[in-house]
Amino acid sequence: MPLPKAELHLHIEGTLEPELAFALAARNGVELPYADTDALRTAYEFTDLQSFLDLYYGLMAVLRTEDDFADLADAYLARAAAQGVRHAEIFFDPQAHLARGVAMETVVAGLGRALDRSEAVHGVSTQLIMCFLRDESAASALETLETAKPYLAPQGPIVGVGLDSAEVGHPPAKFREVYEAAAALGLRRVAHAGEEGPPAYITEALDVLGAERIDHGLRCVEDPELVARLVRDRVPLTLCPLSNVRLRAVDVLAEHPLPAMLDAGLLCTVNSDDPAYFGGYAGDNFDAVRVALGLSPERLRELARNSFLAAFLEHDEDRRSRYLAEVEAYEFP
Ligand code: HPA
Ligand SMILES: [Zn+2]
Repeated sequence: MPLPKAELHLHIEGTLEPELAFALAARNGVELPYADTDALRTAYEFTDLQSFLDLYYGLMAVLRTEDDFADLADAYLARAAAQGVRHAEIFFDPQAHLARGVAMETVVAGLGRALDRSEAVHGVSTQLIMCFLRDESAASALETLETAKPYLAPQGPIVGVGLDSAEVGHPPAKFREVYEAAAALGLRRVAHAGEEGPPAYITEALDVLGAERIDHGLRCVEDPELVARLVRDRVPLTLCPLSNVRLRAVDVLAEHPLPAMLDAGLLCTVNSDDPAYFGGYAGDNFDAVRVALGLSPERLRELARNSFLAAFLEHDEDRRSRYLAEVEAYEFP
């Protein structure tokens, strides 16, 4: 039995496995510029975030109908459950679909269908977080929030907003207004920061956007004052170790700063980001850091505990307590 954990940094579009991409392409009459799944996999030679994003946005062309989004989410939830994920807070990129003529209703209804039955079918509780593309305009983000209004919690599945895509040159402050509007609507706030961008972007995400968790946040280690603040305020970081290797944020996994970050007292979590592209789901990321960094069972338990402490479960503290009890009771093989 795998260690129970929450997944807090997962882009649903990044769970599109080559086999499903080809199946959906056939179903929708979409031509892919790859001969087969092997040819597609060999294209996964990323040199940085942008080279990944180019392929990732291109492959989304196969996602067209409500069924496509339901099948995508269902496949992810099955894989996540098999790796011990008990709770998932799932990102999606509405602008990437709206720009292709796919309606918000199609995306959210499809994802929502899979999420609604996830607990019964997979034993995984879920929430949805809508990310704004930071290389698009602030006006576009505001328009997207407006379009999403019928789908926001409590009547809909969207509980929060996030910020993703090309980081450098798009500092968080660009999105001050839309984050203020999101807060006024009662939405939770997270933001990618400090993946490729400088530590100052992390500070700005906290100060200007009111981010409650930082996605990645890896480069905080370059700023001791920022680390002290993140420790003091218990700001969760959603780290994605296999992603960091594939996008060259770190050279090799054995040099990942995760152990030092835990030693410093940071509230680190381990997540998969875009598992179909980066070589593994949540449990694979845990296994990879255990092997490469020699993490002890108690360190792994700390990471699992952190994932539930950092989850947006304030509306259901009984559930959080049950999950935390599962972590404490877990017996490592
Ligand atoms: O790791 C990421 N960083 C920024 N944007 C993204 N969109 C999907 N994955 C990522
Ligand atoms: Zn991400």
